[in-house]
Amino acid sequence: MNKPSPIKDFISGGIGGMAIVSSGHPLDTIKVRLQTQPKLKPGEKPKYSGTLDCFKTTIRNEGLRGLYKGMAAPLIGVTPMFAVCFFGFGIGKKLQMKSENDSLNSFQIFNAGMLSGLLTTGIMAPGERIKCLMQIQSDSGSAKYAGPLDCAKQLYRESGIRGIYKGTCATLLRDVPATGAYFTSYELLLNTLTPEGKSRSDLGPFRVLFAGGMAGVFNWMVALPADTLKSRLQTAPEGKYPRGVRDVFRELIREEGVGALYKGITPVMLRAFPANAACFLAVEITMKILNWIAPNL
Ligand SMILES: CC(=O)O[C@H](CC(=O)[O-])C[N+](C)(C)C
Repeated sequence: MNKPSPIKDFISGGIGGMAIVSSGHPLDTIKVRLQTQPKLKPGEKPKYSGTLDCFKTTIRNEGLRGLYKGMAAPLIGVTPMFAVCFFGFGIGKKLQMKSENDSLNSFQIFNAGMLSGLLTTGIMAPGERIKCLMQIQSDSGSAKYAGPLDCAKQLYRESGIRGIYKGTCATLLRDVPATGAYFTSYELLLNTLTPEGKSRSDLGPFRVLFAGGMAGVFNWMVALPADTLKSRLQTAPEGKYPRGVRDVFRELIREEGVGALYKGITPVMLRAFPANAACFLAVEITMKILNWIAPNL
C-alpha cells in the first residue's frame, strides 16, 4: 500500500479533470440550455422540446462547435478544480487517519468528500458562472461575450468580484453533499469489486470505469436540484433575484413545481457515467505512474 500523498492526489486529480471536460462537455452544454429555457407563455412552443431536439438544433444552427461552446473556461478551471478536489479529499482522509495504513469507514470518507466540496467551491463558483453564461449565449440574442476571459472582464467591470462569484451559496449547496456522495460511492464500489486477497491497485480498468461512472451518477442524483437553481441564478439578469438562491427556489416551485428541479436530468445522466468513468480511470492510471516513478513523493 502506498502512503497518502497530497501532491500525487493533486496531479492525478488535474489529469482526471482534463479527461472529464473533454469527454463530458457537449452533454453539459445541452443540460445548461435545457435548464435555462425561459418559462413558456400560453400557446408558446419551447425552443428545445428535449435532449435530442436540443442536440439536433444546436448542431443545425451552430455546427459541432456549438456543443463545445464555453469549453475553454472549464478546461482552464476544471483542471485545477479537480486537482484541488482530489487533493482536498486526500487531506480530508489524512486528517481522520490515526496511522498511514488506517482504513476509514464510509462516514469518514463522506466527511473527506464534503471537505473537498468546500475547498473546490472557490474555483468552481466563478468557473460555473462564466461557463453557464457562455453556454446559453446563442439563446440570448447577439453574442455579448467574445470569450470566457472577456466574460470575466465584463462581469468584473459591471459588478466587481461579487459579479464573478455570483452563485457561490448555490454551488456550496450543490457540491458539499454531492462530493461526499461522489467519493463514498466510488470507494464503496471499488472495495466491493476487489476480490478477497487482492488489493485495489490490482484492479483492471473495467472495474475502475464502472465504479467511477456510478460515482458520477450518485454525485448528480444529489447535486441536480441545487444545480438547476445555480444555473438559473448565475444566468439571470442583474438584480432579478435579490435574495439569491432562496428567491430562485421560491419562484421555481411556485411557477413550475418540484419537477423543474430535475430539468436537464437526461443529458446530466448521459454525461455523468462516461465522463466520470474517464475521470477516475485517468486518476488511477496517473497515480500508478506517479507511484512507479516517484514512490517516496
Ligand atoms: C458538479 C461537478 O463538477 O461534479 C463532479 C462530477 C462531474 O460530473 O463533473 C464531481 N465533483 C463535484 C466532485 C467535482
